[in-house]
Amino acid sequence: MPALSTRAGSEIGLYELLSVLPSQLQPHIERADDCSFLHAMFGERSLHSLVKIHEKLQCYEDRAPTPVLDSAGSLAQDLTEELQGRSASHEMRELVKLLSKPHMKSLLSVHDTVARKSYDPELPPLPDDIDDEEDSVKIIRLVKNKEPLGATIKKDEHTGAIIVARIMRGGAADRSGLIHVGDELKEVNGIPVDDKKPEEIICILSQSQGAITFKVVPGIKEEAQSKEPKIFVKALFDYNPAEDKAIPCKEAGLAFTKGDILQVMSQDDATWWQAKLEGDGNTRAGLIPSKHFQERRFAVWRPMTVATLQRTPSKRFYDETVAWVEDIEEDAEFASYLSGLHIAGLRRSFRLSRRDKKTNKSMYECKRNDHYDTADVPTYEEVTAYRRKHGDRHRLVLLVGPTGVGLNELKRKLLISDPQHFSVTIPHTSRSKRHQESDGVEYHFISKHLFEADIQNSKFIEHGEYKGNYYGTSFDSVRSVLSKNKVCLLDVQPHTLKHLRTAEFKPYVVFVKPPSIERLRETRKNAKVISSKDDKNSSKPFSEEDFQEMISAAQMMENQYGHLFEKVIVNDDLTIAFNELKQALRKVETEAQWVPVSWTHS
Ligand SMILES: Nc1ncnc2c1ncn2[C@@H]1O[C@H](COP(=O)(O)OP(=O)(O)OP(=O)(O)O)[C@@H](O)[C@H]1O
Repeated sequence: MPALSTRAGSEIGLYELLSVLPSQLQPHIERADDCSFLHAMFGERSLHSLVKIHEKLQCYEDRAPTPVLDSAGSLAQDLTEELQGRSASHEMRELVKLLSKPHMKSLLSVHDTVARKSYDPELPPLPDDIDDEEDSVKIIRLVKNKEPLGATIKKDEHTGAIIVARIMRGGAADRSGLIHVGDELKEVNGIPVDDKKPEEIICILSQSQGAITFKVVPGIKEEAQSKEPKIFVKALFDYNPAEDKAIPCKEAGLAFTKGDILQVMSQDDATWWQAKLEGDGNTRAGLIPSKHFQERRFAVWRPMTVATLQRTPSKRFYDETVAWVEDIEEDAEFASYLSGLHIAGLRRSFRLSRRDKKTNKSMYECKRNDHYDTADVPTYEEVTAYRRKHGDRHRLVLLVGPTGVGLNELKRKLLISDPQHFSVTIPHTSRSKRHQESDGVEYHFISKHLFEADIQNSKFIEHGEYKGNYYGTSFDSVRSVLSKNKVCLLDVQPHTLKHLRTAEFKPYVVFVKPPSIERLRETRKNAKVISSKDDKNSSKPFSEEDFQEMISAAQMMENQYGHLFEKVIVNDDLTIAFNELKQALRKVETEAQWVPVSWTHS
């Protein structure tokens, strides 16, 4: 077989191109089936003959010959008749024989058609007595390969007719443009389907290969040719159609996991949308439960889930019994790493210890309705691609994770790595200023009265009380960091996320997760955790109970707030976790991200 490159210098004919195509395409074809299909198609004799004719005709293209006459066929006929009556020479007899050959007659007929430029087929005239009531029937021929047709059918409950229920966007049926929702299926490959159940028809279809002929009565309402919609949603739950009893056709379903971006192709059906996975090469849409339908299902499932969670022992202490811990010792330790940098926002004050259930009781305020809101049913969130423009404020970086997992450590490493770029907030307190402290450096010192007024006015993201004094992180302290064109790092309790997920802050939420308990034991051998047990907030080595609580609290957070996390980092090896975080934050600044649509509306 000639290779394309061996004919350098001369023009490569279409015919030769055809013969080398299969071998040239081979490296790009994965499936053996596709490969043999291409070989068969390009090797087809009639195709080669056509190409040969095409090549020959091309020689005449430049000369643009015009037909001498457009009735060569009848001229040949007349000539034959005239010559037949005579006692003719050998040459004449040969000419008569030649002109009588069917191939010659066909050739001359084609010549005349081309010369007359009358290419449209002649249709028989419409009969005068057409019954307006009679259904017009369409015969459709589709060539089916291994790909499913991308259509579902149902039996009309009243008429018993088999109706096309849905056409999957981008599927074979959709691409053909010939079958529409509402069409009534009469026959498949000559087999009448009126008396068949949809499952039986599906069986006939799945067993058919190659050309399939459908006889359909077009639906009254032609499906509106809508343009491909550009609605993108972020999936806030995992979905597996194989496990969904409600889906009308499991094979047509699209599986996805929490955080996947889906392009919704059709919302015509109130219960089952059609969607594609963004970035996936597949052009065919699959069925996914609609937002409304999924919300209704979650509403039924939720009470059971919550009941299960509440039986989990550590749940009682999660979010509720949290304590304010002000750790001077730790501040001093951080200061030695960060000389010249004021790092009040780094103190453990906002990472609220949940270890000592006796002493933690009264310390931290969080409104009951700030807990996981059972009305917020995580299904889909409409998103759009957002890229931070030069000069725009940075996205707020929120770190979430169970106590002791290493949020501070990661925050501290980021600050050290680039103190000009990263920063933390300065908290407020109502306690009196110590002599070595300055207002607006370690804390913003305000009166108890003002603090209470600010609480009333919802100025705080989080606030708590410790030894009769208030402490809190205000929204304005975040604004202050962002206005300096710095990346603000903030670790928060996950229930505050919903107050921070605004167009103003466009938060990027990183969940820091503990590794397995075995790895915690290994990696945290020399680590210290703050204990509020004796009310002195001293550091102590991690206990087995600390590890277990860390893991179960992480699990709880992921279950309840996982849909809000944009990045999950397992803090196993600290250096690896830090590099992963740094890389993720770099991407946030330089690459487009999917964010809720509402964040980009001005
Ligand atoms: N990957 C790691 N390997 C070993 N030690 C770690 C790792 N990550 C954090 N640590 C250590 O674990 C201890 C607790 O970390 P850190 O204070 O950062 O946790 P935290 O999430 O801020 O906890 P809290 O909310 O209780 O303040 C520290 O001594 C820290 O150095």
